Amino acid sequence: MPEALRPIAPEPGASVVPLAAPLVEARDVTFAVRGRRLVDGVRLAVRPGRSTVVLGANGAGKSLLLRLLHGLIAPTGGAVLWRGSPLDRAARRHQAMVFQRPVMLRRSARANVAFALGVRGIASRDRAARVDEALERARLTALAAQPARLLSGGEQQRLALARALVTEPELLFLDEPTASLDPASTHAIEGLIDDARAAGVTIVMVTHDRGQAERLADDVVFLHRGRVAEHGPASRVLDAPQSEPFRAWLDGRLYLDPA
Ligand SMILES: Nc1ncnc2c1ncn2[C@@H]1O[C@H](COP(=O)(O)OP(=O)(O)OP(=O)(O)O)[C@@H](O)[C@H]1O
Repeated sequence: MPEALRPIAPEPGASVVPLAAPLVEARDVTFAVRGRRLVDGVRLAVRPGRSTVVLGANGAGKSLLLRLLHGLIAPTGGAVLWRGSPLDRAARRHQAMVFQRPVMLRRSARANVAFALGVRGIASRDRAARVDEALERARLTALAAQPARLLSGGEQQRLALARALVTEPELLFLDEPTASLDPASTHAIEGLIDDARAAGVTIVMVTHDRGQAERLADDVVFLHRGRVAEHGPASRVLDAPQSEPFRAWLDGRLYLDPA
């Protein structure tokens, strides 16, 4: 068995409470460009039903990590596993991703959602009811016939979530889904994320918003220069940060690495 796929042995003295097997796992994942390690030896296990929020300064590698975990880019070192096996195209069908700036097709809101089901091979006769339900949940029924690109930023982001959730993913990646939205739109998006969590969808989300992490996270990961500086239950990690970069980030202070 290749080293990267070997199960991680528990550390001596570690808790032996059985945990659910990870849904997605980063095994020493590195992404280097021209010798620069933008993501550097990340070890991370995301367990089913948990909501993990990834925090970190600009350029820390958060978006890259999400793209690596979702298989949009391939690691230059280490491996990403899905249910213990290398992530492949079939596994990615159980996942969905929503970006900060959603890309809408030049079609109606309804057709954008239906398209996601078409890509998954769902027959057209089986799409309508699922599309209606997804639009209803996102409170977009009244806008279903509108060209998606004419919707407001907040409406487009709700549509992007509807388009992701209609495929019934087990794991949903969210890359700063509320970054450019006002409080009302942010509240609506968080409501949809919360509903997905309640329905058992595993969430991995990047945000810059501490309040959002407090509201939505079971677990928090803090990335610093491509490395995991902290990882643990949100309540513990946010209340008692152990690393200086994370303390500085939480306090809104500038952190400069010692030379
Ligand atoms: N394909 C690439 N080739 C080279 N450098 C890249 C590539 N993608 C990202 N980077 C660089 O890697 C670093 C991490 O990028 P990333 O987008 O993951 O940061 P981030 O933590 O999401 O930042 P932000 O909070 O500003 O969105 C940045 O310095 C970025 O310029």
